[in-house]
Amino acid sequence: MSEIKNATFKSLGLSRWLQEALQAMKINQPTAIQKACIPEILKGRDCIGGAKTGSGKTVAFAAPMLTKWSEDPSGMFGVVLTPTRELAMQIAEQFTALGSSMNIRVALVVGGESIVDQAIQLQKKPHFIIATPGRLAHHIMSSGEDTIGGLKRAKFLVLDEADSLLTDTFASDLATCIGALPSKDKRQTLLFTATITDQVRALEDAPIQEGKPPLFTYQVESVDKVAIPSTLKTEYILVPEHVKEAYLYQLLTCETYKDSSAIIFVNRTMTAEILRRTLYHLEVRVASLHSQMPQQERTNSLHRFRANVARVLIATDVASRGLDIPTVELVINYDIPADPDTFIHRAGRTARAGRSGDAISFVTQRDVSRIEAIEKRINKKMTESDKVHDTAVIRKALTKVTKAKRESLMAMEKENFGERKRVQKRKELASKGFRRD
Ligand SMILES: Nc1ncnc2c1ncn2[C@@H]1O[C@H](COP(=O)(O)OP(=O)(O)OP(=O)(O)O)[C@@H](O)[C@H]1O
Repeated sequence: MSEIKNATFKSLGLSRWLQEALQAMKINQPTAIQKACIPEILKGRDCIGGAKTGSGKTVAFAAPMLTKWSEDPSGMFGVVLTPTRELAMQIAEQFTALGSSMNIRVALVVGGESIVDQAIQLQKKPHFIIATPGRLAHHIMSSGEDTIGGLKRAKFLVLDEADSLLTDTFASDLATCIGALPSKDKRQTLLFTATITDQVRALEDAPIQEGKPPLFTYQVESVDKVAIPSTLKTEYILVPEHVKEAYLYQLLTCETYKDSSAIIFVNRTMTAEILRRTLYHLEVRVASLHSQMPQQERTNSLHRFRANVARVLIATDVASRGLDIPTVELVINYDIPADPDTFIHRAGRTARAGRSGDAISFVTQRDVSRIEAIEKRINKKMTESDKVHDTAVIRKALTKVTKAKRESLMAMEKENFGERKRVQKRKELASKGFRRD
């Protein structure tokens, strides 16, 4: 037991070159999930790893894979699937950085980017493919598994954010991707997530493969029952629905948070766009990230936010999982998510790797039951924030904020914002037999 407690990356069995690469990234002592999973993955076991947001799950799967790969660094070795494009980009960057001294070849295969460029990358026989399932499935279907980087020789499949990948949304693409890989007994499968769901747990019951060591499961959460990092402060503010924007402006400009890097989560792309424009009029340095933006704009927004050119990012749940931006001090749930697990992922964009951070939720009358469900899930009560409470101050901000919002709405109407989505929706309804009227 104390052996594990005092473990180092060396004693866990990582290659020397990788120990050095980690050290160069200021990653010196393994975290709990890394201590638990790295040796087991090196032994050849499949693994389900559950640990809180920001606890180092990426290194927990990347490091043992890279160690094994470096023993014979030729051809296709591993595929990492993840639900969002930005997260795939981040993981690809990490693999590239860790493996640079070994001339690693990493192909990034995500939606919204050039299919031709990706096909060229894949023909160059990458060692690792980091992908979103939809785009990888597209390449498999259009070129056949042999032409795409020798997938049949892969030794590892990783499902990062496994609970999300195992939902119906990804079922068919995931099946196509997995179908192009070696069978379960001929590859190692690693699943990682901060929120283990029944669908993930169900995989524990799979029969043991002959000639293969049994599945290893590790879940940190079960140790202390609280599903969020201990350094994360969770608060709420009771907000009347019609003045939410004014409260948001007050919170972002209050003494405590006026210089903080913050992510604001909303439930709809329309809300994201209104808030981005409104805050921009109010001279807050703001960027946004949602699925209705072209990929180039999504990438630019994230770059601006990472570089602190924008200090506030307004996002839908495309940004709720995995994104690792250490400077984020504040997460605001402007809208409360319906699924408590989504709250865990959103809030986990702050208080990462032992840092502290605040998650503040805007609660309207309609949200009370959602908040109760979240508190039950995280096993922790939220406290009321004292940052925005003076109604006179809110009233003063209201005139300014209302004017900025009105200008934003007018501009959006002029630009026909959301028209593409409306047309899409109409087509969808028409295909289901609904008539326009
Ligand atoms: N052993 C370590 N010591 C210090 N920092 C670490 C260590 N391992 C990873 N980190 C850093 O911690 C941060 C969070 O790691 P990572 O993104 O892998 O978290 P995660 O568990 O995947 O979170 P999420 O559930 O939100 O995806 C990263 O910046 C990473 O570089």
